[in-house]
Amino acid sequence: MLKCRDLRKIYQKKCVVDNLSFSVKEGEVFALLGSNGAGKTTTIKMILELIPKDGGTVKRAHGVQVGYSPETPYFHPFLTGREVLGFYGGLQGISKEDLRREIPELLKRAGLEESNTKVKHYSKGMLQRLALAQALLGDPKLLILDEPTAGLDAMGRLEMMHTIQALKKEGKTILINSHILNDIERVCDRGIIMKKGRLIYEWENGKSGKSLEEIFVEQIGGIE
Ligand SMILES: Nc1ncnc2c1ncn2[C@@H]1O[C@H](COP(=O)(O)OP(=O)(O)OP(=O)(O)O)[C@@H](O)[C@H]1O
Repeated sequence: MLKCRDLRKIYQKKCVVDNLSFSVKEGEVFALLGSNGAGKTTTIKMILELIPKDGGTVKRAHGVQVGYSPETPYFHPFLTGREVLGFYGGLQGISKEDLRREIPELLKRAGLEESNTKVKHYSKGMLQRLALAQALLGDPKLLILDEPTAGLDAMGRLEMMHTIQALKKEGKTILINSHILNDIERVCDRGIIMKKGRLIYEWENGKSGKSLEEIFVEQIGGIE
């Protein structure tokens, strides 16, 4: 579904993503792991072509659309969730007719269907759920979720994890970047641990007898 080969990014002469290669198979939930500054968000931005690469290739399966939920979602504060989805759907070129069908479904899935509240009054949980709904516009096969549980309380995180599990069951392929190893272990099939831009460990859920946290600490050498 997604193949990254020898990805490289240099910022101010510093190599922040260094010859990074990994593949995500169809139907998988795949994790990008690593300490702060390891290069995860930069990798995601290169996959999405939001920033230029300094080397390497990104290949997506033919015709596959991508939905993206950013690390810190920002929407126009004076719009309601419904209006935000209408705006982004329009930017994507989705027809008005399709949006009339899609938006209520997405709002329902995000638990925001009753809400005429403007985004400026949204809680963090509501914002993250709206960001996911936005990523699902147009029913993309591949989802890239950058820290989808950032700032959420325990219930919010649980709900987000259930949603991700449901999306996997529906056949979505999901690339997820998160620091919350328990969450990752709950929903992800495989992943990679990055350190200083490099791949240092390929993780497969349940393969070794160790928890992801144990593996992470072993590999990273404690939280940096
Ligand atoms: N626009 C930029 N200009 C210069 N340096 C940058 C830029 N964006 C990121 N970096 C640097 O690149 C490195 C990797 O950053 P990145 O945001 O990809 O890490 P991350 O693994 O996503 O971290 P976090 O978990 O904290 O979000 C860091 O050292 C960061 O300071």
